[in-house]
Amino acid sequence: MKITDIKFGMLRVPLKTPFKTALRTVNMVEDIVVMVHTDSGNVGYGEAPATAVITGDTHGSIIDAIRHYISPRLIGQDIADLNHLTQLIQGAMEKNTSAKAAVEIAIYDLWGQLYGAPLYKLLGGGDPVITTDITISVDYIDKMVADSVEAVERGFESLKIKVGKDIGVDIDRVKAIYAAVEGRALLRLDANQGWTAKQAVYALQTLEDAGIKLELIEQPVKARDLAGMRYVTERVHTPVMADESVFGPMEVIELIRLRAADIINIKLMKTGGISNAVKIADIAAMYGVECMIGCMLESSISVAAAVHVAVAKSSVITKIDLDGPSLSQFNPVDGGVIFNESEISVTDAPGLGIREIRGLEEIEA
Ligand SMILES: C[C@H](N)C(=O)N[C@H](CCC(=O)O)C(=O)O
Ligand SMILES: [Mg+2]
Repeated sequence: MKITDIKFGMLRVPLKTPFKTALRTVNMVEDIVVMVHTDSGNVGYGEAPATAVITGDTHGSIIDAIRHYISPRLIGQDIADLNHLTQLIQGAMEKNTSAKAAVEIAIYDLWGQLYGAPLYKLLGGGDPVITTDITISVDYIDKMVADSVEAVERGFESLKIKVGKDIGVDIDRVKAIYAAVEGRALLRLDANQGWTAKQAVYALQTLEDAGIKLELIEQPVKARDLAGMRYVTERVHTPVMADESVFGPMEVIELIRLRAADIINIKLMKTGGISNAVKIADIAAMYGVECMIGCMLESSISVAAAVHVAVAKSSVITKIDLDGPSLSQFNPVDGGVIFNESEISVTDAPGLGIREIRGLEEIEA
């Protein structure tokens, strides 16, 4: 099965409610879909969001990176040579992790199709049902409480509460949500770099002293402030998770050696796809460090790939934040992984199992 062409589409799916973090507000999933064509007629699907504030990737840079740097290396290559292909993709250029991820996801989809097996089985197998949390956007306290109660009523047992806007209000936000859902849902906080190290310690110690048990705090301080991450990790009982601070395997090794976090958030759009995500999971397992697998604002194309990784690496990926499809108004994908609120299940269809993507807008070659 040889690669003959790489084509693009634009996928737009409105969100149920605006997604608000300390970094940005977004109203819709607006992602580049990558279709890798082969001489056998098989098509592999990948997807990349333009999360410029985190990865630096824009729609233009994703298309440009694939068109001018990645695609020329792949045309004519054989899907059976998976490791060679991932090296070609990762070595095509620096950074541009979302572009690399989209192409890698499509290549792994084809690899599964080649062998007639679902991706998770080729990655090592596992229980094909996992449970995700859902994100509660940062907002007025009453709105966040109402959103949290609604999420619990929809069956979510873990809520990812966005904070990082204003330290005093953040503490009140968490106290109010905790009071409303105590005993019915676990709370994970994500400050998206919005606090200083001292503010983070103050906020978390205040919450701990008030008897509020949090599952974890994600990325309390600026991405590059590893000393700050370590400062917080050393001073609070709540486990600290690194998100924007770590993209690839080398950064994960450095973070673990510095003891700058307790947990790693793996995202395909940061790692550049599946090959590095698997490496990170293996490195973390060697050090006895737990991982979450997360997503950006992605639809069920690239999130499906993350689900397959999560299933295959469930011994180390113990926390799931794959709520892109649950945040969206509809699922544009036929076939593939089944997203049913908090429960996500993988079918035995080959590769990612995607049959059709509805509403894809053409992007001219
Ligand atoms: C969607 C997911 N639950 C999430 O919260 N991801 C964010 C970044 C998403 C974005 O801004 O597109 C995170 O974990 O920081
Ligand atoms: Mg995060």
